Amino acid sequence: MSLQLANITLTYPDGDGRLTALDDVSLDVPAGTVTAVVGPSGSGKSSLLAVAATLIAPDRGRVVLDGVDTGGLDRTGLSALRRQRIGIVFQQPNLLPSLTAAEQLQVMAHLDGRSPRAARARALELLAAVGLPDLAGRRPHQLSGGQRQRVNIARALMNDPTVLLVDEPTSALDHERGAAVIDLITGLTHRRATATVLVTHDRTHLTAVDQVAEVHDGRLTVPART
Ligand SMILES: Nc1ncnc2c1ncn2[C@@H]1O[C@H](COP(=O)(O)OP(=O)(O)OP(=O)(O)O)[C@@H](O)[C@H]1O
Repeated sequence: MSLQLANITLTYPDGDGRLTALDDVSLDVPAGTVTAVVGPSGSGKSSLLAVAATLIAPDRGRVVLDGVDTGGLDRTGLSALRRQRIGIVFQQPNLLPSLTAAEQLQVMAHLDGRSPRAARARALELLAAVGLPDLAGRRPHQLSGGQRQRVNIARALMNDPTVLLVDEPTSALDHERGAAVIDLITGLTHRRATATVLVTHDRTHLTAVDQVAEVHDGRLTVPART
């Protein structure tokens, strides 16, 4: 159970030419570990996450998930893989305003064909795991920013993903709540043995993660930790 990016190059159309967003990027994320990806704005962090999520196909290189080379899959195979193995936490929670916290999660299970009763039980279990055991009946406007982000994280875990991809989860939170969310993500990663990639601007949270990768102009390095 792991995520491997091997020699990924990604370009976008740019006027008459191409802009290189990722330049021969390789990264290994073992199961049960968090890799933080840091770097300046425009350095390629979101592009890396989108490639890892198999939402964008790279020009070159391989994305290998739990030993499966995703380059060999067609669209149907890729969407099944995303549904079954990948959890994505976007920067903004994007919760549906009319649904309760539990229902936000149950919708995911419905898409996956689970019984309503099993989906409800799983939703409640995950809301408890993210520290919201008593707020299952609240709608988004009745939750704080930090609580909404926790619902967002719990939702990404509904399909029991082996890979968890998290984009700037603390950007809307103050320092203390941001640190609590990073602790939550690290704890869940270790307990559930997911291979987690966490894009963040905030270097103050990095002590909690297992590996830090830096991106500059599309090139990734993993500096030795002191
Ligand atoms: N769809 C696109 N078409 C063309 N260029 C793009 C596209 N998406 C991103 N880029 C360019 O690719 C480079 C990397 O962008 P990316 O969004 O991956 O950076 P980032 O590190 O996530 O930035 P930020 O921290 O500001 O979100 C940038 O130069 C950006 O302008």
